[in-house]
Amino acid sequence: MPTRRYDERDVRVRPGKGSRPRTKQRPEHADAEVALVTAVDRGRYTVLVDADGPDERRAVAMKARELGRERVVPGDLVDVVGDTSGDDGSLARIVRIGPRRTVLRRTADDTDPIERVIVANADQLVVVTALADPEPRTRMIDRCVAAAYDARMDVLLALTKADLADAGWLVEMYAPIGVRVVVTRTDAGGAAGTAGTVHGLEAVLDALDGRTSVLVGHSGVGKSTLVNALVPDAGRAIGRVNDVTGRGRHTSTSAVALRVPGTHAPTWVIDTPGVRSFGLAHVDPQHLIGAFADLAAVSEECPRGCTHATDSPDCLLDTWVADAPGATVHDARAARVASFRRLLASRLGTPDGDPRETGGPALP
Ligand SMILES: Nc1nc2c(ncn2[C@@H]2O[C@H](COP(=O)(O)OP(=O)(O)OP(=O)(O)O)[C@@H](O)[C@H]2O)c(=O)[nH]1
Ligand SMILES: [Zn+2]
Repeated sequence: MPTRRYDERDVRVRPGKGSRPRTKQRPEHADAEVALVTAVDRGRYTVLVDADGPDERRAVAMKARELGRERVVPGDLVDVVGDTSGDDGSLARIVRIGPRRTVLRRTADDTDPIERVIVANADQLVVVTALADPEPRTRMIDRCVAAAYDARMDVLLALTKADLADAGWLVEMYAPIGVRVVVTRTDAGGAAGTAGTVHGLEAVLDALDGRTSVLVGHSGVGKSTLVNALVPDAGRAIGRVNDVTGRGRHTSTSAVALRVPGTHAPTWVIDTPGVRSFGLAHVDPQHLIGAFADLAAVSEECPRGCTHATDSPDCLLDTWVADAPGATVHDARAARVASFRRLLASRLGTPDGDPRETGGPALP
């Protein structure tokens, strides 16, 4: 994993809404309970009150008027009041959004000025990619890595369908930038989406254990197969949400948090059916290099305004590679700089990729 350097932008992001001056409502809500938001659908929030605690219960909540237009997203820890029993027909009220450790944002495309928070408090972005059928798209993976690193999240590359093609070249491509890779395959001829037939699941569980991970992936890559294997009752958990909202699974495009059983510490995956790629308009190239501690240190003495891109004059990243002691270090440094510049290019819109991947569908 790259050692991340935190800068003033993290400071702005991390305290989230909790850093605002407390309002006068606070004493009124002294009895509030903390709940984890697991799903959001048309103004109704599914929350888990006392999540992972002895009194855990699922409840439905609405946003209190005092929160105004502030978005509440899956992964948020919120304060709820009112009827938090979770009984049929009960409705709680969300009165506060807790401080957010991380914020995964997305813009609809690279020119979209509106950025939306899609998930809060996740530690890791899991990019699910098939090794074949459909072919891997490294540009899409790069965009996900850029979005995750900007959010100060780790990246796990989950390569599926290893029965169809080799994973080696992708492991080589992503290892230099601190991306952990796991490889899975189902039994040839196994029934589609059948839980328990996924090989390599232990490594996936190990990488998820104790963390909150957001899963993204294009249609057909085997994401549902993976989620169903990790969370055997995923369908039921999602069904519960829809009983409440009356909305069918196929039309649901918002993220859903699911608890993963069989791990050592509380483990969550947040599935994002509607998010297949990331617009990166909100990603600041100078912030992106902060995810690469070694490169960030080298670049501190770069000429003013240096973008550190491939063609930047006198960029010290080039000097660092050229001055490497010996061929092995040289190659390692060159690979790392090249990988960073690839991510940077995905942000700067360097036209070397598939235009269909610049954005993805608009969020609801
Ligand atoms: N050969 C092979 N096929 C797989 C593997 N994993 C999943 N599949 C198949 O790939 C197809 C797509 O899998 P899904 O899990 O539905 O993919 P998804 O990413 O959820 O796709 P959407 O449902 O369209 O979002 C199904 O026919 C699966 O049976 C694998 O490891 N090897
Ligand atoms: Zn530079």
